[in-house]
Amino acid sequence: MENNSSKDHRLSGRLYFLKFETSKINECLDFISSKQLHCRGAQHYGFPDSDRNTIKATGGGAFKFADLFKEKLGISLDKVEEMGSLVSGANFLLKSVPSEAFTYMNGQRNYEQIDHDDLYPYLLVNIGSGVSMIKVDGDGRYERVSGTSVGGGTFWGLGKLLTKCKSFDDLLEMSHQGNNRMIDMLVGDIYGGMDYLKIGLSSTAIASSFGKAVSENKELEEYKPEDVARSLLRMISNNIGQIAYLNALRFGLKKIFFGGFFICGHAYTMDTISVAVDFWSKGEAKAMFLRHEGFLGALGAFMNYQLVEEFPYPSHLPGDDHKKPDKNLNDNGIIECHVRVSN
Ligand SMILES: Nc1ncnc2c1ncn2[C@@H]1O[C@H](COP(=O)(O)OP(=O)(O)OP(=O)(O)O)[C@@H](O)[C@H]1O
Ligand SMILES: CC(C)(CO)[C@@H](O)C(=O)NCCC(=O)O
Repeated sequence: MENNSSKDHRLSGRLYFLKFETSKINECLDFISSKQLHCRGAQHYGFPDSDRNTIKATGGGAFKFADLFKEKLGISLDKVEEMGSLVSGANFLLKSVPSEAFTYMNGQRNYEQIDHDDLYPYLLVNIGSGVSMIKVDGDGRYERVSGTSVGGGTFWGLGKLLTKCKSFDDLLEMSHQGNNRMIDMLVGDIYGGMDYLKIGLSSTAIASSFGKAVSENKELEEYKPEDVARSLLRMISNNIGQIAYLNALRFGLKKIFFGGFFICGHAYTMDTISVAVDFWSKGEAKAMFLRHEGFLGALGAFMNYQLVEEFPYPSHLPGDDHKKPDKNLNDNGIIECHVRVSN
């Protein structure tokens, strides 16, 4: 965080977010080292000596890479619990960052005005490698109510094996070009082109993901990788949307916020999740997405410093038309921020 603060540890500046794949951890360490990021912050603001060589970190990486950080950069990772960090990060974004949450339907983002008095309870669905579903009742009040191992890692892992793609972005791009009907079995394939309206299924609904591969007697190479990628993305997004909705129903939650890097602003992923929630809830619940979806844990760990106040910009800006993000925010993940830190 850049600083233009006075002595009482009032920090103003920008939060910048960067991501590195786990396999590129050394690139991450080199980056921190080249920018001397580990030498800023606590050192300058009169923090106790014990805090000077410590940074907050969360998730599995805070455990897995603790020794590496110590060895390469000489800093200790102060581990902040993962679910609590996700919740603090989400609460911060929802309460303090204007135009953070949006619904996605028919290719369009509609930014939501979040009413602070009516935020809780909500379901937070974090789609990383695996998926955690957390019922949030307030600041620091939450329970992880469900999860599924069929998540972003499943999409990336199966996609890599089935399409031989080299990067996650290639896989996503492929899914964008593909047609899932080439490999998914639709209701119409089973019912001779007819809808099955008595149970609410149109002929174009997926009856069985990847089901066509059973009867077609084709080898994997005979399917277009784009179509495989599309079916895979739809299968996983649909499944997560459905489990999320069932958990929302279980606890009577009307709002479901989706975060985690799996989404990474990808239109088709958000569309599929939105349609799944809409379909299963018969329009009762809505899927909402977050502009800083992949950084909830990091933000929450940052909040774990003794921040006594945070107020990026007023949430209710006059003239905000709820369709566009606020002009003070740009889409590369920077948040303008003022915080007061106590030590
Ligand atoms: N450029 C990318 N490279 C690799 N994966 C990406 C990329 N962009 C998005 N993803 C998706 O993000 C997922 C990882 O998300 P994230 O970093 O939020 O989770 P994680 O912290 O590794 O997992 P967990 O929350 O289960 O601990 C990958 O499995 C993949 O589906
Ligand atoms: C194990 C974690 C919490 C690590 O972030 C995540 O990958 C996850 O929620 N996986 C799903 C595990 C399950 O609930 O089946």
